[in-house]
Amino acid sequence: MSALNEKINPEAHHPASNEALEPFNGGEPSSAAPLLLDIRDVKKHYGKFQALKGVSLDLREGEIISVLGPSGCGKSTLLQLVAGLAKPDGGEILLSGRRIASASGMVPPEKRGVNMVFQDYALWPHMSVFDNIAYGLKQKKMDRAAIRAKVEEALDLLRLNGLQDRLPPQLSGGQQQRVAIARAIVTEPRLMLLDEPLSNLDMRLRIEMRTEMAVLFRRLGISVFHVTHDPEEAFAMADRLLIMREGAIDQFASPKACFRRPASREAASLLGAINRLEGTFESVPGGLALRTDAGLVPGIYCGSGEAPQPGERGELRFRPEELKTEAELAASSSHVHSFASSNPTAANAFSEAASPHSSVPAGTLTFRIVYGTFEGARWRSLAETRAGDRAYLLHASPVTPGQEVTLTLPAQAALLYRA
Ligand SMILES: Nc1ncnc2c1ncn2[C@@H]1O[C@H](COP(=O)(O)OP(=O)(O)OP(=O)(O)O)[C@@H](O)[C@H]1O
Repeated sequence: MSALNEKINPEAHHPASNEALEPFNGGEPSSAAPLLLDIRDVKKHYGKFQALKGVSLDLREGEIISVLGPSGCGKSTLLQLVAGLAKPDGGEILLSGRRIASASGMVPPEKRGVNMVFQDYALWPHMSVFDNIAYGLKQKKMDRAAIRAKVEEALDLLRLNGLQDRLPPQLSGGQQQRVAIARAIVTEPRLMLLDEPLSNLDMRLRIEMRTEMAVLFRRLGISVFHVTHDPEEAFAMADRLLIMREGAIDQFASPKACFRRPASREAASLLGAINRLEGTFESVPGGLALRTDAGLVPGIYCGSGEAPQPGERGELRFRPEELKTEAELAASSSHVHSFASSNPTAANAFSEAASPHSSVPAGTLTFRIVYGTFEGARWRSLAETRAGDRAYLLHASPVTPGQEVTLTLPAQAALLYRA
């Protein structure tokens, strides 16, 4: 049995086959797994511009870390430093304890045991699917029979059987993406780097492929460092999320922790809390609230440092999906919002988050509808407060412009920050 096959045979390593699909220690990093990648205070300048301002993180064997952040925050730069495509000008990068990059030296990319899947797949257009996948094995001077066996196994694993003689331009985007993954896993790298691997696919394929990749990597026990700008892709894949902003780490924690308590206003907005209302902090029984134009909203302080004092200016961030009518609240005893119910990570995050805050009452917010659109299963509106601050809302029933709506926001979904 080959190494790849041995890894995916659940009975070989796992008493129950579905254990092989379990996330890395249920979404929390396991300090028991050996350290694979150790990035220490890494800095990178392009001319005078500092793209990375001292980034430190660790990745353990078998772990999937997704790097998430807005365009230009330094995600690809970080990946390129790990791949060996660029050199840091400060700090160091260690792989399995061996220094592979620092300002004073670099191990060349092909000697790192790291493979990368690029956004545009970077397949050789003149080579067949078989030869594309076999390329890395030929470089390793493996004998022909062993190469054939390994490539056939990878074709099987990635559901590419029958396509081995085609050239990449004769494949769909999804098939090309699978060839790129097959080519990357066939040499059994110590670490797999993925740079926006799904961004060229349409929405349906993206949803399918992110789940397929997560299942495949976990079954094979492959360690993955994955860059994306799509939070849903990161949630679907990651054991831990690394949220970056302006060349630095904003938050590094499990997807649940990041979703539940984004560490900054920017992280909140990146993770779907697109609505923003300013106000003044007040104390309420059991916690802290923000007095906004739309109403008094008890919530959770998610920023850094001590909780703000009453009278300080603050900002509320919330997801449109989390607002409920009285009737919806009554119908849902757990008060878990609709986005969470369609997203297991979010559902777990909120059911866990609900208990410590259940004594804090939900806030009530009043808006006037400006414009409403039908979205199939629900209606979305642009609405404003009396003072004209705008927010996006979701509704189970139709709304009309000019209509006043009063909605409640559970305290655990009201994310509070200093202004
Ligand atoms: N070769 C380069 N020369 C000069 N500036 C660069 C170079 N490569 C990247 N940058 C700048 O460094 C910053 C970080 O770039 P990087 O590509 O790492 O961002 P990113 O988070 O991956 O963005 P995106 O999601 O748009 O790909 C950006 O401001 C970018 O313009």
